[in-house]
Amino acid sequence: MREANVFRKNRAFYSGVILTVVEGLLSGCSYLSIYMVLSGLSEGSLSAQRLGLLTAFLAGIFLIRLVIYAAGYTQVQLGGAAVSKGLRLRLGDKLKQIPLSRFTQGQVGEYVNTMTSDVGSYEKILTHSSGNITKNAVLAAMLVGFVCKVYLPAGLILFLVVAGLIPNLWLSFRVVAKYGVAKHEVSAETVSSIVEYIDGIQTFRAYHMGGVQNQATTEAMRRFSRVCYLYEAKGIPIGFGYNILSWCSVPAIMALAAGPWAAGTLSNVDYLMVSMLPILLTKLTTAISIDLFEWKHLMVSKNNILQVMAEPEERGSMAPFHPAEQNITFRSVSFSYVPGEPVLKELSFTAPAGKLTAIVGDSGSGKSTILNLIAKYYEPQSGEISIGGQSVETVAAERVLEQISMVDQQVFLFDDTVRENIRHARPSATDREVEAACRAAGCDGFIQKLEHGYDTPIGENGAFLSGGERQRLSIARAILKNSPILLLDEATASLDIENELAVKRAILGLLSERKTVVMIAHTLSIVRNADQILVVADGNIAESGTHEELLARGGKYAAMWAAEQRLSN
Ligand SMILES: Nc1ncnc2c1ncn2[C@@H]1O[C@H](COP(=O)(O)OP(=O)(O)OP(=O)(O)O)[C@@H](O)[C@H]1O
Repeated sequence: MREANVFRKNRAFYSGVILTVVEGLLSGCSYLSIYMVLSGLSEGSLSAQRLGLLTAFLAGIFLIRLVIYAAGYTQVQLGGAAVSKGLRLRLGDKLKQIPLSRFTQGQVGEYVNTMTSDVGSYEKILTHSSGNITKNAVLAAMLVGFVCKVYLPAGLILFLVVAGLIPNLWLSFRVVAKYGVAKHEVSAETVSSIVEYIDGIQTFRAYHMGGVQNQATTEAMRRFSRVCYLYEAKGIPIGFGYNILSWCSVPAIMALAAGPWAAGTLSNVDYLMVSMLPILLTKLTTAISIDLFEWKHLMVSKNNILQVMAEPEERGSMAPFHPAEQNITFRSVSFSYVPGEPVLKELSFTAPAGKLTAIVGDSGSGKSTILNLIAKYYEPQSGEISIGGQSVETVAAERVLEQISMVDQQVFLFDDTVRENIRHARPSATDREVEAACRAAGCDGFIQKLEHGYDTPIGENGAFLSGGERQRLSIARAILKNSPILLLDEATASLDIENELAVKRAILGLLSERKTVVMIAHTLSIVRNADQILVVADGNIAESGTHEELLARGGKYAAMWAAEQRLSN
């Protein structure tokens, strides 16, 4: 993605900067009129009428500046906010294209940091620093030019003060390069740690690991405060040193200009001006150096945004993908999340179209991984996955997912009403269709009992609902989406008996639709009637067949079945 596209400024922003510069120029005119008043007073040529005119001019300039300042400030704020909104939307789109395998705990912190803090910092450059730097630079140039005209040696000293900004900034930028980048990295770690802390707040509380006892979060914050301290401690002396040197220009010019003043070649007013204006210039250059220091730091944020934008995207064609048949085939598929730790090893099977294939196996044997690969959440390292005989390797994940409804253990619900949460599955669905899907999923009953029925907000990630209710809502979504392939992770183990039965009933309703279903079963009773049962062990298919065939075989499945029967009796 080209930088120009991502950071493109808008007209509001540019007009705001121009207005800020105009306001700066006008403030220079105020000093000019004061100079004229002082000259008139000193030469005795100032009439009451001229004084009135100059005062009116000063007041007029002040009012115009006020209006221009307000307009410029508003425009810059609006322009900057629009640019950062665009940036966040672009980043949001980009995140959708990044392979899921990139979303590790640490990386999530980086992304959160970029979407919030980096974009916020970049917005700050636009809304605060850019206008101020331009305005102060223009004012400083006017001021040096004016002093040069009045008394050239003083002007040259002021020119040196401005030139002193170069080594000052060079040193400051070195600090930013070293500590600013480190600050960003530690900040991302801190965000990750805080996200983890908030996500796991229940567990932390249960094990009394909150507050300072949470080592990881506390350590991350300690590192962050240390790097912030170093950043300021190394940066401040540079600015402070420059400040002292630039302030030295004031007595130096006073001493230098004293000679020509005593000789009568420099008027009283000119002496006053060349002695006072350096004070103003020093303030301007200090402001410029602080803003540029910030600017450079905020460029670190800009680089981080560009880095996210440059991340490799998922491969695959966005051309429509409508295989005639919906059978799913794995051919010698190998996959590992972590290099060198294979989860699936040359695994092969076919889930026939319109049939129910159940996957069973020990915890951690790779069942969910199989579903994740079908949905293209991850790409296999070798082998081929095909749907209807067509390899999905060259098809975009979005296109593959159009063919799939997925009900997995981690139900994600938006902070919205029940109705809108279901409708996400098919945005064009009518209210009636949403409600029909909920009836089929067995959740109509509890929804009707909510305060506003289908229009009840369910809180962040459905926090106001029970585990079983959340599961049934996700089944309703799958019913509404009505895709030809259904991937199902039966997760009833953690539910109470009533919810478990309700979810199982909803699942059986889904299965009756005779789609191509691949279902992970944690309880074997639910898959007795599956057309095919795959037993996954050690990254491969250890056994496959119908319930009866596998029992007759007397292998792993038969042992699992016997164990479950013992438990339920
Ligand atoms: N995102 C991940 N990063 C690294 N390793 C992972 C990741 N997800 C799963 N694993 C590992 O891959 C292996 C298979 O995990 P998977 O979730 O597929 O097992 P499963 O059979 O579905 O387990 P369960 O029945 O407990 O849900 C496990 O060893 C697990 O620790």
